[in-house]
Amino acid sequence: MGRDQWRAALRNPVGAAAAGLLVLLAVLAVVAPILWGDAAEETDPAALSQGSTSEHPLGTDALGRDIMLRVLVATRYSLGLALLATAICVVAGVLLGVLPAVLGRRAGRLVTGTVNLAVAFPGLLLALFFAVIFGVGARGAVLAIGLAGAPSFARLVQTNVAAVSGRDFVAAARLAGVGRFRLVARHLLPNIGEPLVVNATVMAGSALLAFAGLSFLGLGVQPPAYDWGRLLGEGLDRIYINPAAALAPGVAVVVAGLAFTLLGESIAQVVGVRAVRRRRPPVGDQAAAAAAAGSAPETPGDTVLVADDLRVGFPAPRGGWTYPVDGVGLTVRPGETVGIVGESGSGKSLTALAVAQLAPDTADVTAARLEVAGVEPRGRPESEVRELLGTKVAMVFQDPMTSFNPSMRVGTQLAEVTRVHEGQGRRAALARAVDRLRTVRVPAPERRAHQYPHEFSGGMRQRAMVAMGLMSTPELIIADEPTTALDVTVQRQVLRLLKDVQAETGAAVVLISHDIAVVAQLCERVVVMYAGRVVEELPVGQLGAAAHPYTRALLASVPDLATDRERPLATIPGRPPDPADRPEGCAFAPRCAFADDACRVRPGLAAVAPEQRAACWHPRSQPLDLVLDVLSGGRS
Ligand SMILES: Nc1ncnc2c1ncn2[C@@H]1O[C@H](COP(=O)(O)OP(=O)(O)OP(=O)(O)O)[C@@H](O)[C@H]1O
Repeated sequence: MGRDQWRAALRNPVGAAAAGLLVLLAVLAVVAPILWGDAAEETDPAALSQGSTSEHPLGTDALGRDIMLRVLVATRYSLGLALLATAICVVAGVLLGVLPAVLGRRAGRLVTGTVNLAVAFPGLLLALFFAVIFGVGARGAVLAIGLAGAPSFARLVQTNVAAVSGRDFVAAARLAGVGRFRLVARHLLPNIGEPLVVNATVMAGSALLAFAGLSFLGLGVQPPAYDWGRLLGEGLDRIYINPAAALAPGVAVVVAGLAFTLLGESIAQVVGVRAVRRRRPPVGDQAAAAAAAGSAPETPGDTVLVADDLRVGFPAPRGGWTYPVDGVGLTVRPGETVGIVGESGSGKSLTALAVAQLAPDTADVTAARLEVAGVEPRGRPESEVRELLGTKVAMVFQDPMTSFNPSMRVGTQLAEVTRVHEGQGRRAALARAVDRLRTVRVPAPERRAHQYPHEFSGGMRQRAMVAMGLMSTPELIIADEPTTALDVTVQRQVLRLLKDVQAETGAAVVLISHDIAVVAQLCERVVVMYAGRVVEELPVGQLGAAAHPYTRALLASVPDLATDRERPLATIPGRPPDPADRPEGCAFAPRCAFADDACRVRPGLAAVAPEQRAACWHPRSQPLDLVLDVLSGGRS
């Protein structure tokens, strides 16, 4: 939590009152045993079991000891034990919570299942079970309460880790080859700290109450030691004679418990605002259909990427599998810039993630052939793939805000790549980070390297993302919608930068975009995807001779200076099919003006012109009336 958030939590009247109370209790916990420890132990045979008097405002117990002093002195023991139990709960919960992220898939599921089972078990019964196992007394009670709370804390950690794991900066760190333990310590835990702090605070309040309960039942603190729960139990025996003897420790438990809980709630309110802003969405059966349609062409040996019949499937909610990427073939030669275009949901990002070995854990990725930067990743352990691909493939994600770890300085994040892969020292790695920031024309790179991602503008963050890719010497840069979140001017700058970087390093670039005009600005070749398949591929210069009706419709929907402003923009009627509900044959047929019975059979990619292939039974041959100015707008 940042200082501003603490301040905001304390500005809230409830938060301020709770914090004030906790400070008071902390002071009492320190000074009360010193000032009144001995006096609270003094027995007075002349004043046994007295009610309220001027000398003993809350009366005395059966041995004539002053109840008020005992309640004050018990603050230290009561709070100390509750905080100790909370610490045990948090440590055990965090360990159990991050284990699934560190262990393999099966062991991880076992841990998750065990935690879920323990969460379903009533907490009080679990505490009593542990109390019996660890024995009656303060130590047993601390362990019992701490361990009984651990499963729900672990569940919270697991949920938050799962949410953060899906974010781009974790994918970027994984791509950079960051090991599992480092990933957890540097990238996952710091980003789930806020809900953990909130819940630990609330947990402290609950632990205090649980402790009072166990001591009250005689399972907690044993005489001669005493805490509020024990005093409450003793006072309750004489509640009709001296109600204050039971009320005072009871009020102390409630007030302290409330103070912890309300402070936790106030922090949650402040933190919640950010949590909502940061949230991002996720999603998908069908069996293997024809394969040949998307296969990569016979490739010359000199390639940086070859994917043949690449499929990415997810278990479908109604059983079976859905394949959002269904037999894609893709070949990229060294130094080439290839654009992948298609409407949202056509499987562009999943194709890129599968190629970079970053597909979600739940995905089933298969291919007849897959080679990335000379590495055949299939059948190798993940750590080996990371090691091999870490420096050869760079990924520039769509949203530069989520692609950076918000709790790490930009320079440190960039430096991590070379520290992990080349074992460089901190200084040398940071110096390279500054150098790469300069390369991507981030102004004042020395100062900027020490800033956090939120201190960068959107365009600058995207440049820094490109710089991260350049920390090593990548052979392939995959840029997934790198300019979508940017305004047109900055968009152009980033595209130009990618082009410059490509010219300098000779890396091949795969640019993913839903905007065919953006692709035309940067790329030499365009691959058009529709409903998880490649429907056409052609050189940018031949876009005017696009053969597939879908490619032509995409081109027609690009506005240009000659577009009549009085008329609505051209759109493609209908919607792309759901991957789970893809029609037999040509998936575009329901939206195509040229569809006929032939289209009930799935067309394979076939050559329609030199270097141009289209998956269509009725390829168009008439040249398009394109204002290629727009398409070549940025190419100069
Ligand atoms: N983790 C997942 N589980 C199930 N289905 C998924 C998952 N990720 C993506 N999909 C599905 O895969 C399909 C293709 O998604 P993908 O993100 O590759 O599309 P895209 O073409 O990149 O679209 P956009 O331009 O909107 O990012 C979508 O229908 C999506 O619902």
